[in-house]
Amino acid sequence: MATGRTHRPATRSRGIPEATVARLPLYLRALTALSERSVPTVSSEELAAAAGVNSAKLRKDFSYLGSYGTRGVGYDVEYLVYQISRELGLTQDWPVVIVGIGNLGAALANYGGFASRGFRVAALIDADPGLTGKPVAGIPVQHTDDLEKIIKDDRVSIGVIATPAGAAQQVCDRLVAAGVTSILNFAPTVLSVPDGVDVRKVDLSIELQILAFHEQRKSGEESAAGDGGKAAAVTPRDDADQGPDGDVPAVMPA
Ligand SMILES: NC(=O)c1ccc[n+]([C@@H]2O[C@H](COP(=O)([O-])OP(=O)(O)OC[C@H]3O[C@@H](n4cnc5c(N)ncnc54)[C@H](O)[C@@H]3O)[C@@H](O)[C@H]2O)c1
Repeated sequence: MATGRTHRPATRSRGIPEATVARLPLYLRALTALSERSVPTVSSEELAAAAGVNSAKLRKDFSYLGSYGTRGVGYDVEYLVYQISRELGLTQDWPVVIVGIGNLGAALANYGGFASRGFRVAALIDADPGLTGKPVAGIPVQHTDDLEKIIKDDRVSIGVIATPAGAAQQVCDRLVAAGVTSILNFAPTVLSVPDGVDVRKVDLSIELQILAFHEQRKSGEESAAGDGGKAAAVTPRDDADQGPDGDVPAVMPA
């Protein structure tokens, strides 16, 4: 297995920058909420506020999609939902396997938000023979012995890893060898993948640590304000490390 992870260029095919791609799901979430309320059109300012993004950035992002809205009317909500879904590849069904059906894997399997966004949980896989055949979210858990067959039969290209950290690389290698080309990793470890494989990492404890850092800074500012501001040594946040909406993203490139 080659080491190092896939390095995506800052610009994807068809000239859409990676940062814009990362904001598209935020727009889609806001637009879907408007669509559910049967709102026909939305201004860039309203949508930007709903998505938590700056409106100039939003207009620039939509220009990559060829969507400019109508002056005085705004953007057509349904059409934008379609356009963004198409751009994100959500107009097709994506079978997903979850490997490691413990506390987290079972919670993910039970999460209804996958199906409504075009992700079908094709299989749940675990190494514990005691779990084999037991239904989780109505899907019987399958043993890791069958991992390769499941991936091939279901043509799965997206794998979710929710195993302990020590097992994650080996699970990743097997998923990739079987044909998976995108991995969402919840295990607290860095995965090595060959070129052509995308890895995204979710780590809630890192998010909490970042919040703790800001909390600590806030209390430092308060005590500095108490002593006339002399003790404050506040560094400005580095924009280069910020996520799609200006905050550090909860889902990070691995
Ligand atoms: N990213 C986050 O925010 C976040 C949050 C919670 C937990 N986690 C991580 O998610 C992982 C799972 O946590 P959990 O609480 O569900 O643990 P858990 O112990 O409840 O479940 C782990 C499951 O993985 C299975 N497993 C072990 N080795 C395997 C292998 N080689 N192949 C397939 N399955 C295997 C076990 O049988 C078990 O069912 C851990 O790595 C944990 O640190 C991450």
